[in-house]
Amino acid sequence: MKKLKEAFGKLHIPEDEAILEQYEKYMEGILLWNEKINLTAIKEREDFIIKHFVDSILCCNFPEYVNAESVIDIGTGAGFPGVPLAIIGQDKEFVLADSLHKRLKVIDDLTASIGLDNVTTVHGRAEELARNRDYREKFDLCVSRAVANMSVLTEYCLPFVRVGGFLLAYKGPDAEKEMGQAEKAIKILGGKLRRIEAVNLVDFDHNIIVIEKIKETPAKYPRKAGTPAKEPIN
Ligand SMILES: C[S@@+](CC[C@H](N)C(=O)[O-])C[C@H]1O[C@@H](n2cnc3c(N)ncnc32)[C@H](O)[C@@H]1O
Repeated sequence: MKKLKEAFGKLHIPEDEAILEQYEKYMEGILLWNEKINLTAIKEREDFIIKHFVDSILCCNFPEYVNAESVIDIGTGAGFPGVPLAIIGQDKEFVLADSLHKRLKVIDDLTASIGLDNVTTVHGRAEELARNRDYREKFDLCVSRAVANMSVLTEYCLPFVRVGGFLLAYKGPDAEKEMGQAEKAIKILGGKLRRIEAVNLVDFDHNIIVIEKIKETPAKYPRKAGTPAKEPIN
């Protein structure tokens, strides 16, 4: 857990043994389940800590994360970035959504076993969940990593964010280019680009795109399941 402790230091997160233990147990649980079902290609522990834990918590000092009380993670997979953020933000409520049910069952099992009670999972495609009144425009913050390009991702994610809330899209080095292609989608869906923040805490260069929701998403969005990816707004 050395790399995680180093990241905690740089991010000014207190080194709490109980929290570090929750991370460690979550990692061991995922690696064990990974022998049965495909959860992650990353099998080495140091790599796991950097690429899943440190990468997930890079936004933890952003005001958009600090001030959020409710957070949704779209396309969470094996719980990233949602679970690592939920471990350090135990005063916030997290909903982790994915279209693959078996991954969510693993998250349910592991979050219960490490005593993390601020996480619930929901099964479904973003395009359908965003039509549910319990989820539409209900969250202070939406986070998402490695799910779709920015134009498609905006259609998946912005409908969940309340006006005045934010989307944090975890992106690689091509964030600027992706943003250029997504300007129209962001505007149509009620968003506004606030900034692209470079975060290079350890061995990688990542960018987090910060979009504010400035007006309601028109009722026709998101379009039906599959359409955003097939016919991105551009
Ligand atoms: C490459 S994985 C990334 C998982 C995780 N966010 C991470 O960074 O490790 C993409 C995930 O998004 C989910 N996904 C893709 N399209 C989706 C959609 N339209 N609605 C909900 N989940 C979706 C997939 O099932 C998959 O678990």
